[in-house]
Amino acid sequence: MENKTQEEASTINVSSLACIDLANSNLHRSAASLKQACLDCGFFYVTNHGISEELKDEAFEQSKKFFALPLDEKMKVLKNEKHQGYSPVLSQISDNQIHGDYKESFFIGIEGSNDTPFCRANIWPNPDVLSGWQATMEKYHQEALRVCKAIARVLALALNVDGDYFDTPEMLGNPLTFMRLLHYEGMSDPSKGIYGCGPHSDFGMMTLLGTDSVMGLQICKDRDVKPRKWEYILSIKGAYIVNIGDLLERWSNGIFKSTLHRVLGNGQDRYSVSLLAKPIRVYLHKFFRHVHFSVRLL
Ligand SMILES: O=C(O)CCC(=O)C(=O)O
Ligand SMILES: [Fe+2]
Repeated sequence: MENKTQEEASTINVSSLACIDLANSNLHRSAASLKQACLDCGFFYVTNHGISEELKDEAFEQSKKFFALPLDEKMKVLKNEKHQGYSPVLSQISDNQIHGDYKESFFIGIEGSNDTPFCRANIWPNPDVLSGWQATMEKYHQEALRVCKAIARVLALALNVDGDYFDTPEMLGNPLTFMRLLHYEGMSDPSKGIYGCGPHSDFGMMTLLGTDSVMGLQICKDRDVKPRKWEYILSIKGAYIVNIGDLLERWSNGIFKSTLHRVLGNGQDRYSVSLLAKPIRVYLHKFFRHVHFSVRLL
């Protein structure tokens, strides 16, 4: 649990992040900005990603419709042992937290056979209750993954490896993905350990995050400085927020940052949709052989 300091109570700090334009033809300039963002905090915006506002709005509308259903209807799609499906408020708790998160979520994984770790048929709400829901989410998932792969091409250049390095089936060609619809509610109080989402870093390679305009997401650039200094990340219309996960931090020998972040509820409902992408297995040695040396020279 963290102590609320005077500073935290009275100041709203907003982080200014780099913005990577995915339509920029000067890939090397984009790679240089991305590299700087990854060295600094591992959070950045992407624009010109090709996901239409209509599709994003549709995914958010469908997500709101799901969370607005009566609890007994949502409990019909309660998460399975692979965590696909619905998780109610307070059911998720990060390390070192006393209370669960004041959020409910719906997790859509990658479709696959039951014997593949993490992969099995997804759970979907009843189409008679929410028509078109599955089709919207599948379309959004596909588009969000396409954007992650486009970012990975710039990331490869930032790491001094071939641009298509992450395209192979063992990297992001045939990835594991974790798409989560999130709904936050209530008022957080960090001094009491009450959060929309407790402090954590993401475990994957990268996370593509779409949020509504309600403030809530904060990052802490240096987890070792006490008291911790938190900065809000604002949502920008037309842009997605992207953050680097623990896997990439490990791969880069700690040089690229997987930064601690959390969500504070301010009493308003807040919705977001995230897609975390990672290779199915971790090819640490293979990666190190190519990348370790060039990253150390940064
Ligand atoms: O909803 C947000 O703004 C952040 C969500 C998040 O950090 C996560 O899903 O890992
Ligand atoms: Fe996260």
